[in-house]
Amino acid sequence: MSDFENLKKRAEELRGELERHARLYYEQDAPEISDFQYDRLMRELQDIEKEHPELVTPDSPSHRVGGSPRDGFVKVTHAVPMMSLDNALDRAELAVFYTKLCESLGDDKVEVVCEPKIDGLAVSLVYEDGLFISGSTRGDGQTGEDVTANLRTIKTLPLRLAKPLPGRFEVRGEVCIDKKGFAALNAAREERGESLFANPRNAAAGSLRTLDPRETARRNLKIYLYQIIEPEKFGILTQRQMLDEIAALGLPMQGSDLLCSSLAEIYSYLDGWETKRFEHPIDTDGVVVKLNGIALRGVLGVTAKAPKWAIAFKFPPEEKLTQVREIEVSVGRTGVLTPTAIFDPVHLAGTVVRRANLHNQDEIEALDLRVGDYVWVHKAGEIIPEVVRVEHDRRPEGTEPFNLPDTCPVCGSHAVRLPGESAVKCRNSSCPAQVKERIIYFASRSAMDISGLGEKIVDQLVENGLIHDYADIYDLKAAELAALDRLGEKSAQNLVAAIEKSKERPLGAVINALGIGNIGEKTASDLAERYRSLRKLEKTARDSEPELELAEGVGPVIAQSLHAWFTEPHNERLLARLESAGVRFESNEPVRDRAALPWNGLKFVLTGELSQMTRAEAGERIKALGGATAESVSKKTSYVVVGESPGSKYLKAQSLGVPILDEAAFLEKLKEAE
Ligand SMILES: NC(=O)c1ccc[n+]([C@@H]2O[C@H](COP(=O)([O-])OP(=O)(O)OC[C@H]3O[C@@H](n4cnc5c(N)ncnc54)[C@H](O)[C@@H]3O)[C@@H](O)[C@H]2O)c1
Ligand SMILES: [Zn+2]
Repeated sequence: MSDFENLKKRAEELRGELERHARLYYEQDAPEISDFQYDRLMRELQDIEKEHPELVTPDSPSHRVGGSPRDGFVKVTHAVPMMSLDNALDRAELAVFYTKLCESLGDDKVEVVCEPKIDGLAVSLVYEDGLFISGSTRGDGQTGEDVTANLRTIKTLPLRLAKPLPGRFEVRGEVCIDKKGFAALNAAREERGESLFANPRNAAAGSLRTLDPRETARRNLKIYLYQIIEPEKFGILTQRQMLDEIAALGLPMQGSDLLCSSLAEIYSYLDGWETKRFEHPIDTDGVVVKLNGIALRGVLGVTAKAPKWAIAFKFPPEEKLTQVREIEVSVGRTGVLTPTAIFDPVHLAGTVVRRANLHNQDEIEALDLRVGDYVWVHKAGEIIPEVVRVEHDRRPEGTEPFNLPDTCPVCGSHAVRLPGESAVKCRNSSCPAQVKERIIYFASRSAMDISGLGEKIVDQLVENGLIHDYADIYDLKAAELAALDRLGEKSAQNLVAAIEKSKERPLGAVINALGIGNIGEKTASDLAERYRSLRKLEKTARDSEPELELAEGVGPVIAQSLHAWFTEPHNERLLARLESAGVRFESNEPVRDRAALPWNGLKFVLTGELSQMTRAEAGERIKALGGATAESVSKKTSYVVVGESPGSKYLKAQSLGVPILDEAAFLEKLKEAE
């Protein structure tokens, strides 16, 4: 093949790869490669296209912004396109940009504003007569997603501007999650066995682009504005004035920007920010350099995807090479065995790092990591240490593949990995490693609601040997409690009263308090409603997993988790003691008159994508009518609802002769019943 043909082939390959990664990143918020790797691939394509303009295709990723809007959102056409920014991957590229800027404008001291580049996702807000009326994501630059309801849940987003502003006003900026929020969100997701966000940008994007604004509200997102559309209308002449005006309107602004008029000043800003960014509460992935004069921007114009008057300087990724000395296994509140790599200390993003969470066995296998290996580590979102990859060529002799133990390193009970779960767990609810956390959870508001039994008191009770598990709580005496630090006689009596009162908690709260894996507040209350008796639930869970699987809201994972918990002998003893203490084991809630609901007794299985609603919404509506949904098709299934590109359930339904409804027929049936 000629050189030219080789290049042509490479360009095609690069486009394919870049498109795949762009979809993962923009549409699914789940990238597979780092931004740095992505930027390198993009630069390679741009270089080929620059050398050989005849190889440019109109749909090349180098000429496009972002990704397509997600289904389920109303689409919004932007009045002014939302563009991307060109990148400078090092200082030399930045120098080229600034020099060109000076040449084009015939001025060797062109003023630019340097701003931190927030690693979030771009949004545009529209205010009408000073009131927030709508907001959208960038999407592909022309068309974005209407996320007004989700944006309204962001606490720092003003619904009314600080000063009156008649007519339409559009302002743009970045929605993000701060480093603390990112770490907390991922920790909670890990606890629930959900997939982790790769970085704060993906976490923010995933949180803003959900169809449930209540979910967005829980994520504690932040917003910072940096651009007013049609600034001339407001008499704004420079970027600096624009930022002042944003602040004056009461809109959150990032700050930390600096007006510069030479390359040396820009570099010194970069120097300063390269260390300051580690203490900054929000993850930044670079510095944006923008021409200050707004009228001059028109002189320079735009390319297909970015303005020519601004550039994003990207920080190089901080990765360090080190050697793994040990893989430590710890046990968390829910009994999850978590492996942690311990390596020789390295400096990363402003701190010394010696350990990184390896999450689970699958992660270790995906990395192919062994004790003794040399590994590259970095901090995701500048905060969470991670092993990025292993230098397999440097693997020392005599290393062995690592496997998580099959017994709990703390209590010696069996540690089991259930099918469909990523975690190996100790299932013993009186496991000492879990005991404090389990007791705190048991006493928490959504469980037994024992006010006064907080972390500090639980610490003392466990450390003084007064309790060993949560059933011991019911044997506590006021005199024992009064002897603890910080607890007077009065509070001790109050605590005993709160413990007594907790025995009356509803059955759902009791089930939640047990701390069974995968069973949270909602599932526990569903189980209580269905079984109405803890002993009945226990019996079902022990005898027959398949039957549970068919119960409302109980999928196979939950069924297996219940089975594993109720068959652990330690837990049998805990239950017996709770029962004899007088904790509620039978439901006292009135039975809902299910028989009167139109779909009582009907079982639905949903497969494929529906266009009018999500599957979860369809499930809710089925339930509201008294029906149930199940994961798998059996002879007991009443209907299989088939959406776009259905799975094997469709074939199964056909072979079993279960009635099949397409979306239109299902909607019709819903309408009749509702
Ligand atoms: N890892 C992957 O697989 C993957 C895939 C696709 C894209 N990416 C990443 O996304 C980048 C491309 O995304 P992009 O088009 O959003 O470009 P970008 O993130 O490089 O820069 C443009 C964006 O910067 C944001 N921004 C933050 N602070 C700003 C400020 N102060 N002023 C102006 N804008 C500011 C805006 O949202 C703007 O749209 C790539 O460089 C790559 O790093 C990664
Ligand atoms: Zn244990």
